[in-house]
Amino acid sequence: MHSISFPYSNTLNLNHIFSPKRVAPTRLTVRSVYGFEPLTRSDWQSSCAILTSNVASQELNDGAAADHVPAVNDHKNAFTDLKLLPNGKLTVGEKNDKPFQPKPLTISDLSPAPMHGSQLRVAYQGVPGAYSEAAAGKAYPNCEAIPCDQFDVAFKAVELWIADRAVLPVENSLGGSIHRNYDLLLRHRLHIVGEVQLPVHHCLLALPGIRKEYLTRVISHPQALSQCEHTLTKLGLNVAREAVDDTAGAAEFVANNNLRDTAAIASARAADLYGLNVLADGIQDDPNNVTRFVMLAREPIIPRTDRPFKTSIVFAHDKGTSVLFKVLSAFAFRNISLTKIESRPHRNRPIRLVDDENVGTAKHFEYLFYVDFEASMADVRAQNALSEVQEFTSFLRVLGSYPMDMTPWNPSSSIGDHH
Ligand SMILES: O=C(O)C(=O)C[C@]1(C(=O)O)C=C[C@@H](O)C=C1
Repeated sequence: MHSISFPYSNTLNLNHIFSPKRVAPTRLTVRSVYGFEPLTRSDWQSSCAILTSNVASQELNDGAAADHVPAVNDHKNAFTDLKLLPNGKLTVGEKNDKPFQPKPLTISDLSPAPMHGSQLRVAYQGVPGAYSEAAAGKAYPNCEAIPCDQFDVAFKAVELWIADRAVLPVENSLGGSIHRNYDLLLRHRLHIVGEVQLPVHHCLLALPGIRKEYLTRVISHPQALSQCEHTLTKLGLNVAREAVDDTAGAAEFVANNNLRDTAAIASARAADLYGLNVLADGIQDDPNNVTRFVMLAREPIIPRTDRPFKTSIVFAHDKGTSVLFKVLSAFAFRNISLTKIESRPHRNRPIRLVDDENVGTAKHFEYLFYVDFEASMADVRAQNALSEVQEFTSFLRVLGSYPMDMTPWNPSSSIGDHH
């Protein structure tokens, strides 16, 4: 499967964020956004908000790990080059423009619950009609959704105050984890402040007058292709399947290029927006197809105990035996349920070599583990569990403690639904 690239007209992209007008573009420097020094035990007794901001400031000052993870630290330059239009769209300023000033925090920045959604600027990846746009609308009703061409542009848009929040997919019930966003959560300093689950109802879209028999190709986001894999085969569409950046972008591409041999998998809203016909409706392999998105902000929220909360952490384990078992038992012994565990390659230390004189050198792969558990950081059980986890880990970071999405399950309420 290969990727088709095509220009987005109204989406934020890296060129918008980092001035393309410089004659010799300065390359961004590499800087660590996370350290490997665990905090002291007493720090873990305080709230998630305090914890996470401690970590952030420690990381900011931690030059020692500077070559660990590439991230943007050229914010000052970016600020002076940016100009924000009133509609929230980004444009590139001239050198002598007034420098872009970050806004001071307001109370709504600290309380990112949906009721504060009015005209919040929310970055998402894709173009209008993408499921991520719908997720942004579900998370923050009445928000101004800002399309971005890549996930890391959405992260940067929030970091640079171009957007107030980002809403990004992390996992799908059929396709599994969206690994890129797990990796980006570590490279950036944003906090998870909420989650939203969106039933995803896919349609097969083509130009008006086109029938299934004419098709030689189906294009969509790789997750959408994998969510519809079996249904496409059942429909007799054993044609080329090609990945593009997002579902609605695929629909726009078919429409803009008048492609008579190509269909897109996208939402019914994308069909309306880009003037395509729905050839088949509900083509996801499971009717209960759902994608989980996280809401990201510059500041964490204050964790509470008066409603169900989830906490997301990431850790790297130290040497020793049964470390993962010990870490996970810290939650089990306190009756804290884990809802998700994900491992990703530890890019800064991908391999551990263990020499054995007689046999040779064993190579172990090193991992970062992402765990979600059902407790608030305001809950003493979670604080104690993390104190214990810290003893077995070389690195631990709380990505966020946030209200669980408790909306009643109703798959047919998806924005992708054609009816
Ligand atoms: O392409 C889109 O419409 C998206 O919003 C992205 C995305 C994803 O990354 O998983 C979101 C929901 C669906 O699972 C399919 C694609």
